[in-house]
Amino acid sequence: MKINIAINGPASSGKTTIGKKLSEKLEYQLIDSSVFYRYFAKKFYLNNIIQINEIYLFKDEMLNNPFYHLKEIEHVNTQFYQDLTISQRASEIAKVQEIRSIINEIIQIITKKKGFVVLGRDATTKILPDAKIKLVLDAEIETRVCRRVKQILDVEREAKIQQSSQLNNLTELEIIGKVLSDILKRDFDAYELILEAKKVATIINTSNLSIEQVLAKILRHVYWYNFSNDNLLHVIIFMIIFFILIRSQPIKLFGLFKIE
Ligand SMILES: Nc1ncnc2c1ncn2[C@@H]1O[C@H](COP(=O)(O)OP(=O)(O)O)[C@@H](O)[C@H]1O
Ligand SMILES: Nc1ccn([C@H]2C[C@H](O)[C@@H](COP(=O)(O)OP(=O)(O)O)O2)c(=O)n1
Repeated sequence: MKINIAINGPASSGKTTIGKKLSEKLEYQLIDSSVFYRYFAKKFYLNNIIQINEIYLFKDEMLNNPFYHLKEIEHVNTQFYQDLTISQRASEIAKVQEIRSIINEIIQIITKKKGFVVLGRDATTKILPDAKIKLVLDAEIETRVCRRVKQILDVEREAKIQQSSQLNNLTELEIIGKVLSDILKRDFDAYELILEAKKVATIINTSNLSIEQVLAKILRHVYWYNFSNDNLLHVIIFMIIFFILIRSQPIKLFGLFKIE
């Protein structure tokens, strides 16, 4: 039986990486709520004004054809992932409660059918408080900074080969400084949401775990949930029959003990 899985966590704790692998393994659909914020920042933030009416129209359209729009949103995000202006606008948009509610409602409606992995700062608390599995991925700030720096340097190495480098004159130390201040700012913005999430979800500290180990841990949660859920009825029926039998006639079990 398919369920929904909600994953929170601070920046660079591994949500996107683990979310992708988990959804592929379980053949679930992945929804990352942050892509909505960036998409809205790209499409509905014109001349420094958030086009709220357009957002409502988009919501109706999206609910008519959710999977088409999810693909479009992901496509736009892949194009503008590195765009700093879009990121800044996304974090402004994320402060508007009305927009947060719209995004949460869209995701809640789409995920009613189950079989989704949902990522985001309020995935376990506001978006899917009833998800059968709720997780917070966490890691110390040093670990998260190292991961993000490594990620940027890997992308940069690739870009240099294609001569499209964006960080031409930055030293490694400057990159570390930028990443650290970005992560501190994100931690500050998400502080309350992550704190709330930690109260309702299972926390997995990924600092000393590889990506494969984190994935294996989560899969154990999912298999155990499915096992206990699928077999609970069988165990109850077995116990009832067992007690009826031992009450109605004396039986000897494997010669180990006798009940009369
Ligand atoms: N457990 C882990 N061990 C090592 N590196 C990791 C781990 N989890 C994620 N990463 C790496 O950290 C970086 C940031 O992960 P990402 O999934 O983008 O985080 P988030 O979505 O939470 O911001 C990526 O380069 C990813 O490969
Ligand atoms: N559930 C969510 C998801 C994203 N956001 C905001 C936070 C960021 O400004 C943008 C972009 O998300 P991004 O994945 O880059 O942010 P974090 O990894 O959560 O720091 O969206 C949010 O406020 N709530």
